[in-house]
Amino acid sequence: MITVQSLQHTFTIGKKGQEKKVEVLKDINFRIEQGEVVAIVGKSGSGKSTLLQTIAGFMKPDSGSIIINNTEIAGFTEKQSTAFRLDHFGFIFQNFQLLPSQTVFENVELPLKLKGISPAIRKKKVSEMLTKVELTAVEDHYPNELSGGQQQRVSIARAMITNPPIILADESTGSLDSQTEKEILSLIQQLNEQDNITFIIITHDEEVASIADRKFRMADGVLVGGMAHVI
Ligand SMILES: Nc1ncnc2c1ncn2[C@@H]1O[C@H](COP(=O)(O)OP(=O)(O)OP(=O)(O)O)[C@@H](O)[C@H]1O
Repeated sequence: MITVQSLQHTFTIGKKGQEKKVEVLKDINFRIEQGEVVAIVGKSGSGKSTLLQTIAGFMKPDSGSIIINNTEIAGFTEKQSTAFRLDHFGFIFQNFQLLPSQTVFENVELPLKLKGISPAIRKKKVSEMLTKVELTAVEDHYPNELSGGQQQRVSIARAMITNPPIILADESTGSLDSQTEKEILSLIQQLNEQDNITFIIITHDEEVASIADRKFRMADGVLVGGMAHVI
């Protein structure tokens, strides 16, 4: 479960002497239950990515509370955030962010290496995951030898390989054609149903938002409209 309370963050932008303060997160409150799929929508610059970055611990909010499975993470050090992230989050990005010099197998294996899992267990887990996302036939290929949809499936497999309870996705289907987007969305739904993984998906795309259990809309630093989630 994710509980966010009174989350605030302000950026200072512009040249020295002419700085401007932008209140990107003004007072964000919500609760997300395990296994929910939540879409975050809102205009460009409304603070969606900032919200996701603070939930993931990449960015420290100015104030407020972020509790994930009973752990308060808002005050974590960088080291604590990194360790927590590895156990709790998987990430899916628009441009996939695969390592070009590593094969499909190696890209998916990477988070397990970072966690210090033994080679034998890594091999078993990666093989099972590649079967799940239907990539076994291309496991020795490099990312530039794959289609966009295949690359996205690799990034989903890499996000899922450590069995994180939460997956954060930022415009994860934004660069795919509509047929491939449909396939990726159905894969996300399948993984959500099978493994009860929580998905938080930032999107501009109504089709993506339509697979969500709930839709959060960011505007002027707060969440508005259509949410029975405010605590
Ligand atoms: N590191 C930063 N330093 C200063 N300002 C920032 C920084 N990151 C984001 N901002 C500003 O904060 C605001 C919100 O940015 P954010 O990326 O969270 O919006 P977004 O809703 O995700 O936008 P998009 O849909 O275009 O990705 C913008 O005005 C942006 O210029």
